[in-house]
This record gives sequence, C-alpha cells and structure tokens, in this order.
Amino acid sequence: MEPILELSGLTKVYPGGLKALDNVDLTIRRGEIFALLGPNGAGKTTLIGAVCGLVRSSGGTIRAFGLDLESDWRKARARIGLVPQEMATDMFETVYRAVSYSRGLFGVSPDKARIEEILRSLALWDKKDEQIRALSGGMKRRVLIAKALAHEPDLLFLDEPTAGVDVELRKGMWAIIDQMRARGVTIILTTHYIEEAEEMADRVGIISKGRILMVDEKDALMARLGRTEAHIALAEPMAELPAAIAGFPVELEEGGTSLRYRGGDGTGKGKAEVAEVTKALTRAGIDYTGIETRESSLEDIFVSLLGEDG
Ligand SMILES: Nc1ncnc2c1ncn2[C@@H]1O[C@H](COP(=O)(O)OP(=O)(O)OP(=O)(O)O)[C@@H](O)[C@H]1O
Repeated sequence: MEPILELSGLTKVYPGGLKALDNVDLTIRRGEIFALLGPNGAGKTTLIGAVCGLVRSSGGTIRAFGLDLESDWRKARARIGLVPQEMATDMFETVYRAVSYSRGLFGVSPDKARIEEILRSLALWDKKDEQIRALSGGMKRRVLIAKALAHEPDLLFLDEPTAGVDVELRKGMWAIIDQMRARGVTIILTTHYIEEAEEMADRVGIISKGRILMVDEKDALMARLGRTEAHIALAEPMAELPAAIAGFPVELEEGGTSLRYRGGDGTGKGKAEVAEVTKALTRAGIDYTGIETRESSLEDIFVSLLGEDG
C-alpha cells in the first residue's frame, strides 16, 4: 500500500544556523497512529510545521497521498488537519462559527450535519453558541480538535494533544483519538508523555536534535529493548550463588540478602523465568520472603536511547 506521508532528506535550518531537522527520512502508513517522541527542542513542532506549511523547509521532499507537497500544495494540504499546541483562533467567536469557518478555509463545501456530528462526538454540541473564551481549558482543546477535523482530513497531526491536561481529560482525548482512527484517519501525534505513546501508538519514532534515532512498531520495540528486573529477598543471607540457579541471569546483591534477576525481553518471558527461579530455589530448600518484579517501560527505553545519543 502506498504510504500516506513520506519525508525524505527533510532538513530545516533556522535563520541563525540552528539545524532543527537534519536529513529526516520518515514514512507514515495509512491508518496508523504514529507517536513522535522526543525531548524539548528535538524538532517535533518543526517537522509538523514543515508538513503543514507553517515552516519552510531548507531541503528534502515531502510527499503526502502520493502528491508532492510543493507542486500539489493546495490539494495535499486540504487533506491534512493540524491540532496545534496553542489556540490561535478568535476567542470571541462562537464554537460553531469557528468550526464551520475552519471547514471553509480548505474549500470544502459547507455541511451542517457533518459539523454537528463533529461537535457532538467531542461533547461540544451544547456549547456550540458559546464564545470560545468562556470555555474551560479542556473544552478549548476539544475546539482545536473540532477545527482540525472540520474539513474531514485523512491525515491528522496532534501536537502535544494532552500537554498540561489532567489525567481524566487525557484519557478522554485518547478515546477521541481512537474514534478518529476507527474512522480511517491516520494520526501522527507528538508527545512528552511516554505513557501516551505506550497506550496509543502502533509505531513510535524517537527524535532528538533534529534526527530520527529510531522508528519501530511499539510492541517490537518493547520486545527488543524491554527487560524484566526482579528482586528476591532471601530468608537467610548467602555467601555465594546456589548451584540450583546458576543457569539463570541472577546475581547476589545487598550483601547476599537478596537475589537480582535481569532478563527477559519485554514480552512477559522474564516473569515466567522468575517463576522458574523461585521453583528452583524451593527445590533446593532455599527460603525467600518476598519478590518484586518490574517490567521496563517505554520510558526506560527512551531514556537509554537518548543517553546513547549523547
Ligand atoms: N522560528 C524559529 N527560529 C529559530 N529557531 C527556532 C524556531 N523555532 C524553533 N526553533 C528551534 O528549533 C529547535 C526545534 O524546535 P521545535 O519547536 O521543533 O522542537 P520540539 O521538539 O517541538 O520541542 P517542544 O517539545 O519543546 O515543543 C529548537 O532548538 C528551537 O529553539
């Protein structure tokens, strides 16, 4: 299947010489949720800006829906939606008018039923006649999403959709994003919240200093780089590792009062192996008083990759 978006050699050097994007190659598949993860200043907003026409790239090409963005700009842009980080809309406008206006911007014919559907799906219908400035922060964010969806884009960018919102609202946003995907919209979101990528994304791209460090299926990433770590507290301290568990990735810690297991691959294999270790201990007559197991998260993986990037 043809990719929905293809960046090739995309580069952006800001006046002053800062290279915010450095030869970025990235292919987005139709229908996926792709999370672009990176620290502050990594280049996420610049990348989105380059695709949405807010930032003029310094080099490279962008193809969307098989169209070259430069030569087929209007046609391609009309199929892209952007939920920006911040509200850049007339706060005195009513919700309904702001959203209808956004639809008109892309030359899509008016459709009251469609606007109503969008507002209802975002629980904004009963606020439709209110001025945007009178809404709560969470509702303002939903207005931004409604505006981005108003022209029915096939590809939607969400720049930090849940930055600074409370946990409940964040979960609500995730549900909305899921609904959009179910309708066939391809979604690229940037986030600082690893949990968000872990929860939502099909694939994850890690960007740092304008370079894409890695792109992978989220599950494959977890399996490849994930680990299980377990601590088994022993009833009696031991001077050396018992032979019964010598074949496992285990070592003594805390002056021989505890065993540390490190292994597995992020697919739950580690947990099963920890169970094997405890069985072997029991068979050897070695008593233990507690077990603590932890699966490494996407966050651990992210931090270690960024560490390698120096
Ligand atoms: N208009 C501009 N002129 C000069 N430098 C800029 C401009 N916009 C962004 N930059 C710089 O480009 C780099 C990338 O910024 P960008 O906003 O794309 O990062 P980001 O990953 O979105 O960060 P954040 O997570 O903080 O939003 C940063 O060093 C930033 O200071």
